[in-house]
Amino acid sequence: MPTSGSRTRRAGRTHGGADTATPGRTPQALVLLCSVGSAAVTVAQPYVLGRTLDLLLRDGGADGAAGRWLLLSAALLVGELLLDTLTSLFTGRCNATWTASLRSRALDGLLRAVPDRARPFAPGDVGTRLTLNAADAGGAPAARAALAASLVTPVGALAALAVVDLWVAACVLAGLPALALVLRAFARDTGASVADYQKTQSEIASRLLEAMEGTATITAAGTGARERARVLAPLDRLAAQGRHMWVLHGRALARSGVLVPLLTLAATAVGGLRLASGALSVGELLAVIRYAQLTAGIGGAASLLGAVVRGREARNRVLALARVPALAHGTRRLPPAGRGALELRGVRVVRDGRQVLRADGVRVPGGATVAVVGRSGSGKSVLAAVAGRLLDPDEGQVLLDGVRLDRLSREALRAEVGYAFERPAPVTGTIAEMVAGGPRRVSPEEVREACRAAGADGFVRRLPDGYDTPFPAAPLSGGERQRLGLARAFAHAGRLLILDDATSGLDTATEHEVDRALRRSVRPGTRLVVAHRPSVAARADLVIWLAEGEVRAVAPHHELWERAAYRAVFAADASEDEAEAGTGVEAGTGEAPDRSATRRSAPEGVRP
Ligand SMILES: Nc1ncnc2c1ncn2[C@@H]1O[C@H](COP(=O)(O)OP(=O)(O)OP(=O)(O)O)[C@@H](O)[C@H]1O
Repeated sequence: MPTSGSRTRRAGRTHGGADTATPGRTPQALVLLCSVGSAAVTVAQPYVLGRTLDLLLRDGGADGAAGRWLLLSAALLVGELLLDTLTSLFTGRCNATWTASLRSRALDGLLRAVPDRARPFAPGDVGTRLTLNAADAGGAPAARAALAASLVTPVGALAALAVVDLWVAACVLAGLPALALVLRAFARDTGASVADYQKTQSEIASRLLEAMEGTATITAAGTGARERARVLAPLDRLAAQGRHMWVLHGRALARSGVLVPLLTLAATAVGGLRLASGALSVGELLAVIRYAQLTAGIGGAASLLGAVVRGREARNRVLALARVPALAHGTRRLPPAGRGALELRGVRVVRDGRQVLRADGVRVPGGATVAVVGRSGSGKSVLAAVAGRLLDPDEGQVLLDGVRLDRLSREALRAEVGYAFERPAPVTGTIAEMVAGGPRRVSPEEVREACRAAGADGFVRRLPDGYDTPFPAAPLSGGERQRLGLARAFAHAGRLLILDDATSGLDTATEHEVDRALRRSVRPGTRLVVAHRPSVAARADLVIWLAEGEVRAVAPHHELWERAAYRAVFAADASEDEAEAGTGVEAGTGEAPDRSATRRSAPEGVRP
């Protein structure tokens, strides 16, 4: 039989790391044990107190028996106090470990997910799920244990009541179905309203985060008041949902609040009659009244039931993040001598029923630099994501040096295929750590070398703490951050390096320098560069030209430049870059630029 320890370890492996291990049943069992112990003591107390009272009334405690029962009463009181303290302690621990474990599982799932599949979860929504919802969900196991234990008191009290006096027990039992109905109705109604409430909380958080990301635009446009109204628009709905939850809660408490005193009153009346008839002693009457109260106390389970229902809904929301589909990896490695030849065979990507990429028979020779160009929304980023397996195509295959990317092991894939994006992730740690972070160990000298290649060394050294400056807090421009993202990609460059809009924030002179350094100082391999400027396309060996999600052509820039539709892709940029389109090629590749082609076919409005 597996122990809880082995279960815990297995769960950890399943989710990919020690952090994601579920805490097992131990914390919950401890809460249950202490709560049940406390409930048992509570049930014993009325009997012991009643007995003590009877002994004191009978002989004033002359034979010492009353004294022993008095001591027992005191011991029960201390025991109850101790068990309640332990229950609180273990509940805190149980909540913390479950919350941490759920958060880790969700975060782990999210970080492993196919980025494209995680996109529907807005950042604010993710934040709410990982904070508020995770805390509610983490509290559910202890609440379930406490709920189970809370049944011990009424059931035990009813049994004790039956032992002391059957008539009073029958009277209390007759009233219990009404209390059970109140609880059932509460559990049924509250589930849906809690789910709605949590969803609206997420919506507000998402809108708030969007507004924070766009503060510059909002300030510039003077739309602060409108934005405030947009963020807070769901607040009325949230308030109504909150009120509805409180109404349900209050209704359950009010109904049980009426039923409990009624039951106690009825039990007291029956007990009084039994005392008058001599069937009960004074001490026993005291005990039955207390037992009747404890049995009717089942109505108090409503708040625990509320916590359990809230926790269940919250858990579903948190674990939805852990269930976002992840990429499955194979076990194959790449041929050691390969130079990064890339091939897209019958590739098709469909989103929301629409084809966003079709690329068949696209071949990029190893070591070549290929620019991916096309109008906005033509599928450049989708192609870049498919080429490095950030997502799998719905149809077709991508091969690197003849090996299908989905057959590669994760390590082989990430060691040999690197990316740089428009905005590098704001990772914690110093600039040196940010650049060094990746699939392989990178020495401080290599970090500086990569930064020099990406044109980042100068401004990093000018920072007060240089390479030891914390990256997220560093006072850097967008282009400087982008260069650090490039440096990171250069430091880990494998046989395929994909730059998706990774130089968009650089001025053209810096872009040329980076391009030159990329050719000279970074490990040689195939480069796939998503480009908006004709100069970048002109420097590349090949261009993949995309239009409306389809590969229109794969050819050198100067050949494509003959076609008006291709030139139109750059119409806006061309006037700025036209001059450098030639010089860039000369400087970057050493190949003669096809300036005649550029002159011959410059688009309307562009000086040849
Ligand atoms: N997960 C997705 N769900 C729905 N549509 C998507 C998804 N991913 C991409 N698309 C759509 O696919 C099309 C191509 O997107 P892509 O980001 O590749 O364009 P792009 O050429 O890189 O554009 P830009 O130059 O503006 O960055 C767009 O219309 C986009 O809305």
